[in-house]
Amino acid sequence: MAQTRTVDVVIIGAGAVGENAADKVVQGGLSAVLIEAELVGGECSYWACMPSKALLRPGAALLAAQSVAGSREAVTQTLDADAVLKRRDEFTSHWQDDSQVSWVENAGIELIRGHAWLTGERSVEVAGNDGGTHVLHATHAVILATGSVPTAPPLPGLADIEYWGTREATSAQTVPDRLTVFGGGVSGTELAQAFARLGSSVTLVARGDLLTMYPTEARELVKAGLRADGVDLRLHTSADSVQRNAGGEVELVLSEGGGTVTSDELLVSTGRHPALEGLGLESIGLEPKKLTTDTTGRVAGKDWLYAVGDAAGKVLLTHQGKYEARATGTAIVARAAGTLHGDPAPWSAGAQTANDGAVPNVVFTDPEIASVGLSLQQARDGGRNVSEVSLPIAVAGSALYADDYKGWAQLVIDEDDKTLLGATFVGPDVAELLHSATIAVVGQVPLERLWHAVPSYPTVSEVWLRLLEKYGL
Ligand SMILES: Cc1cc2nc3c(=O)[nH]c(=O)nc-3n(C[C@H](O)[C@H](O)[C@H](O)COP(=O)(O)OP(=O)(O)OC[C@H]3O[C@@H](n4cnc5c(N)ncnc54)[C@H](O)[C@@H]3O)c2cc1C
Ligand SMILES: NC(=O)c1ccc[n+]([C@@H]2O[C@H](COP(=O)([O-])OP(=O)(O)OC[C@H]3O[C@@H](n4cnc5c(N)ncnc54)[C@H](O)[C@@H]3O)[C@@H](O)[C@H]2O)c1
Repeated sequence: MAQTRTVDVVIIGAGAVGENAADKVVQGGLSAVLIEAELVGGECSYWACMPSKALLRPGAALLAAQSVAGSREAVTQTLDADAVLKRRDEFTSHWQDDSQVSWVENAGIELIRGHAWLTGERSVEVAGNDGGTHVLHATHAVILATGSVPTAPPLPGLADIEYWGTREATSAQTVPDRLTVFGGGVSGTELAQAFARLGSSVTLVARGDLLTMYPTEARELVKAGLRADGVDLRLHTSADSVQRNAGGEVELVLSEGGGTVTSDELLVSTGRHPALEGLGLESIGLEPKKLTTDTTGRVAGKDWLYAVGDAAGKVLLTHQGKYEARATGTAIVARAAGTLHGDPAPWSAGAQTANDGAVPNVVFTDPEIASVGLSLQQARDGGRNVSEVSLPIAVAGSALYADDYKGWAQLVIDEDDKTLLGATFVGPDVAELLHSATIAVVGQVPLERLWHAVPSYPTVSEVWLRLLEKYGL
């Protein structure tokens, strides 16, 4: 058995979130050991955000050029799939993590490559990738930043065949002629469009509507975008079984006599759950199920254990996980210094306050959906006295942007204090509008003051003015 080494903070998982947590505690003067079983940088860098956006961006750029008379005539070719895949490979650094390892080392963080698990209170064991064993004792904290894993649907036949998860789709080296996507959430919708634009004939099967968490108007615009790309949308459709036939084709048998969808590849994108299995949580009396964490990420009943990012299961988004990591790191440093007792004040640096009602998110389809804060339904369910104002995006900036610009925007307003609770924008490139709304929501800016935030002419941001006018300002 290796000798026990004592460090201030042990972080299990070196995805974007674990890296940020480690950086924050080291900046605060504590020592940190970061443990990673696969690639430093995690899912987002190699199999999720970066490669999926790299697959989507060329198609959006092409459509942008095709949507303006003058440049439209200059577009004489379709997407060059090989060039798109090559560019995607650059964004994933060819699945090599040297640059991220350099960053970790330069940040003063010790990295151990291997698989880690808890063996008791504050104790972590690591089976090193080099065959060695490490036993660590954490003086101040252990942070679980182990990410999430795909949730397989209970589809008869699935376990017996080879199929794509999002990892295989985002790292694909060829474009299948026919692709079936099973699951109508964010991953399925984005990747269906990416592969359709790369030349696949795509069928998307979803048990409900697409992207059910967004307003109907937003969903309809995205569905129209996918259909324009030739995606065959089979919505409100379940499947009874799946198999690969003698020729290797995937046959997905739809329920209620819906027929069989035959394709070359099947992408299953039916959600993810926190990666907590095999982490030794049982050794400290916890189940490897969703953990309950407070505003600093601290696990209920354990004053030394924290979970952040996908592992915490609050919000499965990179930017929000990194925000959690910054808050958690700040709280750990303050607790170690004896300057924080109990919970930090809301909106102070050690609190994850924005998780409650101020989370921004973008669906990178074409058109995009960019949304922050509470939806109308969430606000009502929370007992808030709310109203909404919405309209198609039709301003000078949008008309200039594309000849047939189609977009939609909505504000959700707290009627008691006349502030913004949420906003949704749909349209080409609206992601870049989102931060203005995030600032308004986080800042709880009164609408009367927002009225004085004058949008530049002629930009798509002018939709803010139209929304406030429609509201009655
Ligand atoms: C297809 C797809 C596209 C996405 N696109 C976006 C997007 O555009 N924007 C966005 O904000 N989010 C996006 N997401 C979500 C985003 O990828 C995740 O929220 C993010 O990766 C979570 O980061 P994390 O550090 O918590 O976990 P991860 O990135 O999963 O990192 C966890 C790390 O821990 C390691 N690990 C796990 N267990 C152990 C162990 N026992 N010992 C040692 N190491 C361990 C893993 O190897 C992994 O590297 C996307 C997700 C998918 C699937
Ligand atoms: N642009 C982005 O920020 C981005 C992109 C992709 C993924 N993500 C994140 O990654 C996470 C995972 O994405 P995802 O698309 O896999 O999950 P998701 O939760 O967004 O969607 C899962 C979909 O699968 C369906 N589903 C679940 N179980 C099913 C079953 N048994 N049979 C049929 N359908 C079933 C659900 O109804 C849902 O439509 C998301 O929570 C999201 O936060 C973010």
